[in-house]
Amino acid sequence: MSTTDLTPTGTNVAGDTAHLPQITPQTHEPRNPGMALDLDIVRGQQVNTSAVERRCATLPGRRSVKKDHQAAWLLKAITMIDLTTLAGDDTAGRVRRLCAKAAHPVRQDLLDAMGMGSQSPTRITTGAVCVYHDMIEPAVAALDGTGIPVAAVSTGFPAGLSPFHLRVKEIEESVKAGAKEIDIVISRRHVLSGDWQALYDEMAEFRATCGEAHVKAILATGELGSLRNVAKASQVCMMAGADFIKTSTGKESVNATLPVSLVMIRAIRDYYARTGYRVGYKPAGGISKAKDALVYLSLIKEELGNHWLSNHLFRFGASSLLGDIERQLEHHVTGNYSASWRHAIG
Ligand SMILES: O=C[C@H](O)COP(=O)(O)O
Repeated sequence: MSTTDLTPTGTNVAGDTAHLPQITPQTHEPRNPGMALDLDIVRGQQVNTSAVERRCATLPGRRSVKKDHQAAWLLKAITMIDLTTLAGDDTAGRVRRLCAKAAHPVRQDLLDAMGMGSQSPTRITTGAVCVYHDMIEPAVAALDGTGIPVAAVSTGFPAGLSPFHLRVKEIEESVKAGAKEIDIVISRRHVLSGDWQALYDEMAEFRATCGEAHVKAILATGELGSLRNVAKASQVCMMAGADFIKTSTGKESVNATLPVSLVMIRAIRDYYARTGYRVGYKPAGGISKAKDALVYLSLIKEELGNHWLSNHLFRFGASSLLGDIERQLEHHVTGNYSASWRHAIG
């Protein structure tokens, strides 16, 4: 593969003749300013669960891209990863290793073989590195000069049950420490009790506290009870100014799924149709295989279009996906699969 293969000439992930993904980042989106809470829209959200499940069941089987096209899509997927470590035993050393991997996510010999080496105008890095507050400082230092932002999980992640003023304070501290993206967790109880005003107010204050830092609203969809609640919570968070809506913390018993993704993606589509603002999407938790990443990208392309195939509007929250993608790229280049330990992350 050469960089020219990344120009719009080939078969794409949806199997038609439209464009291959562009690695070069698109220009920044205008931020979603939010809008007043519109309860008619929120209460009017409907989800046909069996139709959603039918649509999602057919996706993995019928979407496939091969050879150079697959490698191009996988390189693109790397640029959309929030490379994550959220463990109680995180250390500065582990975070520095993760950051080194974020800056150089694919072995040089593999990039060279794909025509994406040092001569290429395109540099492949992950979209961000995602850590807990205490790991922001080593991450910011390790990523200095790379252009890769640090994302911090916040607001009492993962449960979001600490006192409200401390959740707000945590955002302030993380922004001060250098996080450019803040992944907040919503109060699930506001969704489960249908208190949309409380959810809106909380989200609006989190967004205001983030200032210039972009805010991703983690819905923890596995704890919201129904797809209809997922649709409603998505709308409320976007109305309150979320830059991204994100499925999960990775700590719930059910994390990112295709049905939840379809519901959230369609909420984003509705919001764009209504307001003209594009909100980003971040599935997170349990996405660890390259082939799953391709299915997610095909869903985005079909439901939202090429514009969303940019790391300004789409991220994977994942700790081990990059290792599998690198393994598949090695197979693409050499014809052999290596052991997964050869592509260790962090
Ligand atoms: O937001 C990211 C998730 O916590 C990562 O989850 P994972 O370890 O299942 O990839």
